[in-house]
Amino acid sequence: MGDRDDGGGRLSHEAVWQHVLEHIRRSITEVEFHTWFERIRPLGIRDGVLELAVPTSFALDWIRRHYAGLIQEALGLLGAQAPRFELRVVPGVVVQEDIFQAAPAEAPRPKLNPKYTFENFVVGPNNSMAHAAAVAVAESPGRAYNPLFIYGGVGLGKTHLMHAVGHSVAKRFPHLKIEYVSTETFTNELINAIREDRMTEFRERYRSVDLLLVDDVQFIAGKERTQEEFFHTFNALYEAHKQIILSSDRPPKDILTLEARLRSRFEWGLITDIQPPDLETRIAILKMNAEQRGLRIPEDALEYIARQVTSNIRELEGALMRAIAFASLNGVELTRAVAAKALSDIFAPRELEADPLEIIRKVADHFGLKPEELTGSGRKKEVVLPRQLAMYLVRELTRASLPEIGQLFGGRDHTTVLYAIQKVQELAESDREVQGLLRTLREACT
Ligand SMILES: Nc1ncnc2c1ncn2[C@@H]1O[C@H](COP(=O)(O)OP(=O)(O)OP(=O)(O)O)[C@@H](O)[C@H]1O
Repeated sequence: MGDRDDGGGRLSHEAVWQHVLEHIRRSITEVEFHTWFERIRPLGIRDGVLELAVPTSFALDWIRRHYAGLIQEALGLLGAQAPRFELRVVPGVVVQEDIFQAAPAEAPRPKLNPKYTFENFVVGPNNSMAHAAAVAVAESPGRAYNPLFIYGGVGLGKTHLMHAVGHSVAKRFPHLKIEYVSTETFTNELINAIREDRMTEFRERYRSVDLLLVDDVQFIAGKERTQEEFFHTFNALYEAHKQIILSSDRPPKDILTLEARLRSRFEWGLITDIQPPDLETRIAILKMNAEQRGLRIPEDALEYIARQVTSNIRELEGALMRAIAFASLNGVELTRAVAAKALSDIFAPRELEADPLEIIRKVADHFGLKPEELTGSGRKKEVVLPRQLAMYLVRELTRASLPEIGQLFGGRDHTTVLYAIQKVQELAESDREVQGLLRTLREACT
């Protein structure tokens, strides 16, 4: 990947830079970060050296003198052999929007994130209800379900779905007024409005919208004045048949110190949840992510990453970015082994704990065979595929080398093992039944 000049290469140096920025953001003050790092742009990676554009020679000098160690440290964390970077003055460098999307700004109003659309939302069994409800609301705001209350754990796509409704409504009904607000912002604005005697303006703002999206409404718990004000906003909108969507990390009944009248209103419409995604959905999310970045990453590498992060899609995407950055910086293709290396200091290599004999037993059990049949020399059709699957899983879930696997399977040659693994890989790419089979067996073996 490294310094290729195609879409993949271009985006992978951005992945490296994003990783560096995350590290730096944790290490310096917000003011420093904004002053010095917001306007740096990654240009590429050449021979393992990350090239960065800065806007002025003053910035170049300052960054070199004060932050070189920090940048190198971040690159080192990515496993760069000799962590190096170069600064170059490029006047008027343009900041990549997505790199700084998480940067805390001086409270500009949160806008809809352009990436959070229905098209970019992978639907799986964990979120299909919430997705369907969101689509219905987007098609006829104020009439399908009102309010729509979406709850679920951290990083599972609640905000994404809300914004998707916002985008869709904005496209279908351009005349409608849409407001997205976090409960925290709503509360802060309320406090300021009270302090500055601007309550009429505040009310007018929220009560004149057609679609109100309120994120993290659990934070309203215990805030009496905010609850009071929100109660009236809710009523005004609801009575005018305006759509309200609320997100929370828990259902209304579990939001303690929520006034009963507000809780019952939250329950008037539809309450729907988002659960953690299953493996297949996680892989699909990673695949979409990689495609959007113009990268082609082998399925088994994506699957490896998907198996490490099970309950937070934000972290799942972070793991993918880290793996992309690691591969790019070290000038290697992102294979499963490279992904494992990139993530090894974050995630304990869980799958390496499986016992090869246990895998053989589980696979044999699944097919109603004896373990000796899998390790034996029989070439009956009913045995061949299970044996190949077992070899594949031993390779994937343990540290065993090809010759060692050959030994386990009755002293076969390592090329036979390699053939079996490649065969399963091919089948898994084209045959959904084999994909399902592998998933089931994997679950059973780990
Ligand atoms: N089904 C999905 N398909 C594609 N991407 C998803 C999906 N679900 C979540 N994501 C992505 O995961 C990340 C986290 O999602 P989001 O911010 O919506 O989570 P959240 O539930 O609102 O989290 P929090 O509880 O922290 O507010 C985002 O980048 C989002 O695009």
